[in-house]
Amino acid sequence: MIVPFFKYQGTGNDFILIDNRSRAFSSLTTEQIKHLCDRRFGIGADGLMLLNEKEGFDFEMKYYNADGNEGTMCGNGGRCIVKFAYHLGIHRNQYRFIAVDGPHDAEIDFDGTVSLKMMDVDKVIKERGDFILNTGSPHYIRPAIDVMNLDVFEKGRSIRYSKDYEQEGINVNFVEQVGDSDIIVRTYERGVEDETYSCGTGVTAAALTHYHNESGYNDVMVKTLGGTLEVEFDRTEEGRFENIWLSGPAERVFEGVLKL
Ligand SMILES: N[C@H](CCC[C@H](N)C(=O)O)C(=O)O
Repeated sequence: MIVPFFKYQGTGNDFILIDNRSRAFSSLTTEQIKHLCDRRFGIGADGLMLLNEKEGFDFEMKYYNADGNEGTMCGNGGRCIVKFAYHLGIHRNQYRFIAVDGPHDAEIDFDGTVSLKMMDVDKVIKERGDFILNTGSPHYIRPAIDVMNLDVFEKGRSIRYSKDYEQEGINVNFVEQVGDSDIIVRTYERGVEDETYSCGTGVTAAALTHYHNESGYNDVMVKTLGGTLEVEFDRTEEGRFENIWLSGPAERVFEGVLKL
C-alpha cells in the first residue's frame, strides 16, 4: 500500500495526517499506526489522524495515539487537522467537523492561528488539591511549584498507572501558576506513555481549573514546552464551563510517501 502523508505540529505536539476522503486508508492496523508513529523505525509522531468525509460536516477527525489505538479527543490534533483541511482546499470562514467527543467549530485567523471550540465541561472532581476532569480526554491536574525542574515522566507515570487509572489510563498535567492569567503546563500523555511537548485538552483542563474570574469571561495564557496556547472560556454561576476556545499555532512540517 502506498500512503501519502503529511506531518504537522501544534506547539510541538506532532502528528501524521492522512487524507482518507477516498477511504483507501481505513484499514490501517494498530500495528501499522504504531510503526508509523515510532520515532526510530517510522515517521515519528505523538499521534496519527485520518481526515474522513462526513455528511453534514466539513470532515471527520479520526485520531489514534502513538501506541496505535484510537484515542479520545486531541486538542492540538484538532487544530492541526483544520490547517490540513485548509491545505487540502477545504476553505471555510468557520469550520465544523465531527470528532470522537462530538462536533467542533474552528477558525483560522489571518495570522494562521487556529482556534478550536472544545466541548462544554460541567464536572470537575477535586481530590486533595488535585483536579480530575474531562475536556474531550480525561485529565488529572496537579498544581506544582518549579514545574520546569519536575520529573514529569516519573511522577506522571506513577499517577497514570496508579490503581484508579491503570485500566483506562489518564493524562497527567503539572501546572504552575506564574501570574493571574498565566500558567505553565507539562503533560504526561497516556497512549504515548511519555511526556509530550504540549497537550491541547490538557492545557484546556489546566486553564479551566485556574480561572481568575469566578464567573463570566476568563482568558488564560498557557506556556508549554513547545510554545504558548491561549484558552478562553465562560464560567457560569453554577461553575459550568462554556464557550471554551483553544488557540495557537498549527504548522505543516513536511510531506512524504510511505510504502507499507
Ligand atoms: N495530545 C492530545 C491529547 C491526546 C489524547 C490522548 N493522549 C488520550 O487521552 O487518548 C491533545 O492535544 O489534546
